[in-house]
Amino acid sequence: MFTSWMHSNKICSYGRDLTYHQYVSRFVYVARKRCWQPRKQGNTIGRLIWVPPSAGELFYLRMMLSTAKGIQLTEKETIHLCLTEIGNMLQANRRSLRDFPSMPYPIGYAPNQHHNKLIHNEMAYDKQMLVAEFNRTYHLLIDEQKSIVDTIIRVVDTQSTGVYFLYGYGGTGKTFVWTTLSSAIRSNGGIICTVASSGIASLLLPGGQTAHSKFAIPVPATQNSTCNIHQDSELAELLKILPIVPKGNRSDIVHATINASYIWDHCQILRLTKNMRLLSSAPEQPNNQELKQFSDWLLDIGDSKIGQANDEFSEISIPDEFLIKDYTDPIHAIVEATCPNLIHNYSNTNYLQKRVVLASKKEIVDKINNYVLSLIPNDEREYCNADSIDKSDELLNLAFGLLPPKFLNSLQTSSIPNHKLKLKVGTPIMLIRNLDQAAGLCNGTRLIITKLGSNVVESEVVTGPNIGIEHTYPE
Ligand SMILES: Nc1ncnc2c1ncn2[C@@H]1O[C@H](COP(=O)(O)OP(=O)(O)OP(=O)(O)O)[C@@H](O)[C@H]1O
Repeated sequence: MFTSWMHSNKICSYGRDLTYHQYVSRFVYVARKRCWQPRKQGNTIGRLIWVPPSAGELFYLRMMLSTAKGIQLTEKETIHLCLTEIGNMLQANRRSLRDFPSMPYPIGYAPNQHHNKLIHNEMAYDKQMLVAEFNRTYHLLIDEQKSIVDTIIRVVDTQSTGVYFLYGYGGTGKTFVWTTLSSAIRSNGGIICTVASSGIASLLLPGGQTAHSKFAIPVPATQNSTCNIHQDSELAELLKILPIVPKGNRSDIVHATINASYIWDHCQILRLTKNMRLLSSAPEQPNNQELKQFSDWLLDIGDSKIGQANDEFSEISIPDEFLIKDYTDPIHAIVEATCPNLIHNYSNTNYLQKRVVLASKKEIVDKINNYVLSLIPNDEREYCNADSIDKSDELLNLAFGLLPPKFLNSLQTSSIPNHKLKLKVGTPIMLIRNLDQAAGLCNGTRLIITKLGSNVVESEVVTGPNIGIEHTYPE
């Protein structure tokens, strides 16, 4: 009964169509109001306490289910469904109900033979789609990429062991190789953990996560930090192939890491050398020699081969074709050169995906943002962040009184957003928190604002593989 409800895509409620996700958020909102009290620490849910729903809430939930889908559930089944939905929300933040001892576990929750949702998810990829993806990418591989993919697939197929490090400059096709390998291994029912160091980079990998989230690495990590993986958790079960040092001290653990291991001597470095990004972005480019020169020039800058380093600074001559020489207002000139005809394209996702202005200081970024905002014709709304101290915070002490909100609101630093945020419908924005990586909402995800409410900003994702409508809720 649960399964059919969970997999339906569209549900009708109160005379109007709701998508599955709209329905679930409504449902979970009601459930959450009473059933859980998450205390947020950054993006992680620190505490989750189970308070059984009241008879009135249960009645309301059951009525919603019956109106929406004609599903009649008992009170017990409704609670289990509610717990399942909370579990799904936690899953989006890479947590599980098992991480919170006070939370009951829904019966019928693990609909798979492993009774572990993480393992189930890792093996639940659409294999037919992966085979098609593998066939597509494998045939595109150039020789050096193919030999790497073949080497690793051979090791996996023969169940032998190997440690490899894939090395290549930007654009040489590392991600392309990982994508091909992932589809090959997952389509055969294997598990492959794809991780990257940042949320936005993890979006490029199929099923990718940040290393911090996958391995529960504390943020910030200190020299004494250990991965926060509990012995009997679902995550431990997923990763149990990794070496465990029972009751090990710091040096035992350091000696168990891969580069302290004898295995490290057998680590093979696989190299990619051809810049596929340049080749694939300008296939019509007749002069390959020119492309090669540009690619070599970029590599030489990266390798510090150009410019004489002097007190950590070096001077690089930038070819004239990349410079804006004729201008009066530099901000206007750089915006015009990067985003020509912005006024007609500011909400065009294809147009925005290919353009970005970078600056080394936040002050300049603010100037550019204000200028771009002034070009967008829609009405402006101003949002202010919360400027009072959370009194429940244990850090509260007299010193806080010395910092008046007016002063705090005037601070502009790279680690916290400005006190006032001006927005218009159609403004391109960038998320600076990892809200929900599974849905592509990461630090660095670019979006376009589609609606401005009093407490809610609705926006559409521009970057990342999951382009679609999302809602962001300011805290
Ligand atoms: N064999 C190939 N055939 C067609 N396109 C390819 C091939 N290899 C790579 N590409 C394309 O070239 C571009 C760069 O590849 P990719 O992103 O995998 O490089 P990368 O080494 O991971 O880059 P970076 O280090 O900057 O992340 C991508 O658009 C990718 O789709």
